[in-house]
Amino acid sequence: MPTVRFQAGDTVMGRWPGSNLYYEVKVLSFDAKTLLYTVIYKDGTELELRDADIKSLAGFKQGLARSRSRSRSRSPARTRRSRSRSPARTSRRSSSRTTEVRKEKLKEVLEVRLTPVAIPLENNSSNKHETKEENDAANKVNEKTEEESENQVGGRYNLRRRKDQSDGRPVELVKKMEEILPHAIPQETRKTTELEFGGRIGVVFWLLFLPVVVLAMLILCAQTDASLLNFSLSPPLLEPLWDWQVFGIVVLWLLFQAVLSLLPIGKVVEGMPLKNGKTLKYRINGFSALIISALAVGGAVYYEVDLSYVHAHFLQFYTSALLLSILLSIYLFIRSRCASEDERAPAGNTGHVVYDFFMGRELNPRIKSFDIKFFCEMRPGLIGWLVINFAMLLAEMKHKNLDTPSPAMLLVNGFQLLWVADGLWHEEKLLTMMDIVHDGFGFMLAFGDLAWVPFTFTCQAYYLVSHTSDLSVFWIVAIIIMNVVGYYIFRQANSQKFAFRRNPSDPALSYLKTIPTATGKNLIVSGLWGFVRHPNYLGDLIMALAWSLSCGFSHVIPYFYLIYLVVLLVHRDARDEHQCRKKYGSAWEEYCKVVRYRILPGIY
Ligand SMILES: NC(=O)C1=CN([C@@H]2O[C@H](COP(=O)(O)OP(=O)(O)OC[C@H]3O[C@@H](n4cnc5c(N)ncnc54)[C@H](OP(=O)(O)O)[C@@H]3O)[C@@H](O)[C@H]2O)C=CC1
Ligand SMILES: CC(C)=CCC[C@@H](C)[C@H]1CC=C2C3=C(CC[C@@]21C)[C@@]1(C)CC[C@H](O)C(C)(C)[C@@H]1CC3
Repeated sequence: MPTVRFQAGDTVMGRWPGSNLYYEVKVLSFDAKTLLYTVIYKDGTELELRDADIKSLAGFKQGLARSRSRSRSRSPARTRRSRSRSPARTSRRSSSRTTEVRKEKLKEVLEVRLTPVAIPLENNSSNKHETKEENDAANKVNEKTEEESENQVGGRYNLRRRKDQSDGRPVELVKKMEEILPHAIPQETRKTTELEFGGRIGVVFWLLFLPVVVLAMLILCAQTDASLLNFSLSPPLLEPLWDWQVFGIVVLWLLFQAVLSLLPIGKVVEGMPLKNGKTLKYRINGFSALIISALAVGGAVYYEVDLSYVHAHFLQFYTSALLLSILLSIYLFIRSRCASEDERAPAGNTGHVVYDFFMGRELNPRIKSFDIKFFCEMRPGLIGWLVINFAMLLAEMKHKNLDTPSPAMLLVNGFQLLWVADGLWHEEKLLTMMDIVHDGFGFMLAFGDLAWVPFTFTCQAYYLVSHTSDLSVFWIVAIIIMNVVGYYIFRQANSQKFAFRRNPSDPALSYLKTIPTATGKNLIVSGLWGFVRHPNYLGDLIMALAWSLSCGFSHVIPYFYLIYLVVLLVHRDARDEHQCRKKYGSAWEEYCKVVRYRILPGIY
């Protein structure tokens, strides 16, 4: 006769299937045949658990206290050893696992992420968890149960439907799963209801407004008096909007970059798991493409190709890029009709043609191994931006009869070269960003990558060709310091988060304080991520300010990029906060309480 340790109505701690996380649950019944307890979580999810996966509240507290005291006396070397043993803690990318193993892993991740909205572990609910020791203690609790969890195989747990539902699925669970891993839910259960960018009317506005804004900005920038009051569409400016030769150059540039991206140099890495559990492979050779492009441009200058041609035909370059981005978007929209459910982006499949055209229906459109979105995001526009900057530098010298470029032009070129080179050096990290993982590839990104980036991000260099910015040595030094500080914050924050997400137990990151979340992931609450909730955005904005300040205060045009970035990052932050609140629930609230400001300390 089995011992029944718990009675119906008892509140106990139940382990969440597939994880080492324990939540407060209520015992509903015990089945003497299967030896399973039916328990209910706070959000109403019912599960059947083994006796070994249930602890009494008192026993759990004692175990926690014991593991805390053990963790204090444990040597760091031992901690490191035991941490690295856990398969869940090894880097996903660094390991060379087979697809089967990866699928298993994904299944496991899904299970862990299906965590209900529950009061997290006791050590998680108090403010004390902000200390490293507490955090370590939580790790020890998890370590203690690792062997047990290794013994758990499928069939031990049984997800049962709630009695009041007829579709056979626990509603809360499906809802939660949708929020955490939207790709994991079959399409018919998930309809995109939240329209972004002002919905169907909004995207019509953006479709027309964005191309016109760039055109207006370029026209304004070319005028000697670039003040808004002086804006005029005089014939000489609008006359040459199209040039076939320029169009040919833009097409050649795209082909050149495409060839570089296909060169068998650089490592091949796997992207994030897709809806179907598979991963796509990406060749990472962006930095090499930058070097080869620089050599090609250097060679062209050496053979006396006049790069100031780019400045003289800047409007035509823009219209060519605009046309190509429109053609690309149409191609993407048409081909997405053949894309399977698995290959579609949630946000761009609403059924509204214009909205879906703008947002993008297909997630990772590919021609064989050539990933069009990844290519467009990182290559032609970004590297093109640097080439345009350099062409503007030469144009400035030519137009102003200078032997050397102005200090302002040098600063702008240098700063932006650093930013782009940094992005290409860390190209692999883009694979985890929402643009690649979540957003479809439609007009917004196609236009953004091919037209917006190269023709608005270059506004400072373009402006400086026909305007002067006299900078004192003091200003130059101050601006350089500002850019260095911004870059440090931007890089540190991004690298720290990336490294932490890849391997949370990395000893090099053990100084970080974290908040555990119900999904099994932790949130960093110290260092830069404890300063504001988006330190990487802050760093980016400080750099953007340094770039604008290099052009003085005479006109608003050099501040165009800064204004864009503020709008984009504030919107992106709101989008991200919304997602994180849904994903992490009370842990995110906790994080927001500890780290009060989003981007600008004391202000926002
Ligand atoms: N110049 C430009 O045009 C643009 C530049 N950028 C730059 O790109 C970079 C990346 O930006 P973006 O992808 O938007 O956002 P982030 O790199 O900031 O990623 C946000 C995600 O980070 C995770 N996260 C948030 N807080 C924490 C925390 N405390 N601890 C651990 N993880 C946390 C969450 O994901 P999870 O928990 O699921 O891992 C969250 O969804 C930024 O530097 C930005 O400035 C971005 C857009 C445009
Ligand atoms: C108005 C409009 C059409 C906006 C489109 C926005 C896109 C241009 C940007 C959205 C996020 C971007 C990022 C980069 C380039 C611009 C876009 C695509 C980025 C790849 C540049 C290189 C950086 O190092 C980065 C990787 C941080 C960055 C990521 C976001």
